[in-house]
Amino acid sequence: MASIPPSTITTPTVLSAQSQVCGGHVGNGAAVFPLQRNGVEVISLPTAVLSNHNGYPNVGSIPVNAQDLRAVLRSLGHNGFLGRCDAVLSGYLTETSGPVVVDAVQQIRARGGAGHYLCDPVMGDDGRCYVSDGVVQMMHELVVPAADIITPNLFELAMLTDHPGLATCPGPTSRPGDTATTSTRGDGNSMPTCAEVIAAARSLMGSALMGSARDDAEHHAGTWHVMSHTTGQNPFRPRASGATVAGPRAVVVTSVRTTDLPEDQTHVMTVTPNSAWVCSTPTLSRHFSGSGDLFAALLLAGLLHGQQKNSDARLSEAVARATQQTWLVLSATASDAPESEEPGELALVAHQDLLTVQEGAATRRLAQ
Ligand SMILES: Nc1ncnc2c1ncn2[C@@H]1O[C@H](COP(=O)(O)OP(=O)(O)O)[C@@H](O)[C@H]1O
Ligand SMILES: Cc1ncc(COP(=O)(O)O)c(C=O)c1O
Repeated sequence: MASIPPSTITTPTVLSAQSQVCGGHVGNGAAVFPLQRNGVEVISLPTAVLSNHNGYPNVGSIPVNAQDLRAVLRSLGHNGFLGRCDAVLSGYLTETSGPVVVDAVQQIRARGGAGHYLCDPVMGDDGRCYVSDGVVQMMHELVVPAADIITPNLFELAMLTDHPGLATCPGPTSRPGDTATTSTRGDGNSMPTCAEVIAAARSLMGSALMGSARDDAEHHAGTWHVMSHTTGQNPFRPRASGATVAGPRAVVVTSVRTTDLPEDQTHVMTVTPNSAWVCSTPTLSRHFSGSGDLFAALLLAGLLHGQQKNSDARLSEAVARATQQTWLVLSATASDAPESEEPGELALVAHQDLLTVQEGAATRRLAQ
């Protein structure tokens, strides 16, 4: 089979490594279609294969092992797919799939691809941890340090940082597919201040924080500008071959609750080495599995298509838009079946027009 010729069109390509469900919309089932609907080509890599999300009474699964995943990636590499990747998106990872995905990021970077990596460190929510100790450790030591941007919810940020003021995680309870139990230490109800969330997010930034002056506007502006396929030139400063970035350059914290933000709204806080913003929407009374996966996919699409030259402006615009689009889809889904007791699925197909709305939710710059 012939390799794919280099792209001459402005459609960016993303490798999306997430769980795959046969029915419903979590993991790649919540990310692939929204990416495609926003003009992004997707190579989807299953980190787990399940019948449906873990809110249902029955969950069937097909095992995914590291050897097969590596073989799939090898073939994708040989056939030219990986060489076209502008970014990698990851969601639910296992101890098996995590190292393979990080290797793929490094390979894409080493091949001269942009290799930007947005990681949603899926580990738990609301005081419940649903991955093993090994996954928590892997996220902490391997995956998050390799990412450019991460999108933890507040509980996951607490798990990654153990920062004073944030609720902490007790360790493993169960995996997706099992019923998660409530943690004994973090109750999901203790609330930090905005300053504590910002400090926790920055504690993950490592060398990105140290190098913030050097790395600022223009380099970051280039970071998400997909020009390489159209001009044949790489506008980004190249990374050292195989190098691991010691910490993300931006942390986008979802479902933030703090003592100093309005209680009746849902907040997304974006933290970079130099700035912090909060973006707020009304809180809906229903929860839908896959909301975080949808948000991360829409954020990545917004970053890849962003036109702002300044990196902070591009990030805040993409976050505001993704927050708005996610809220519109959740709200429309809730209106379809307001009283439903069923686990529920995001109505991505029925409300696909909302996935491309161009407005943004109200954004406020924080003092820090
Ligand atoms: N009940 C809700 N009301 C309003 N917005 C919501 C609600 N649930 C999720 N969202 C939106 O989706 C984003 C991601 O959802 P979240 O539950 O934090 O992700 P995860 O699934 O990773 O825990 C939130 O920051 C918020 O913008
Ligand atoms: C199998 C499975 N179930 C449920 C979820 C939960 O999604 P969320 O955290 O968005 O509710 C995920 C997330 O990837 C998943 O892979």
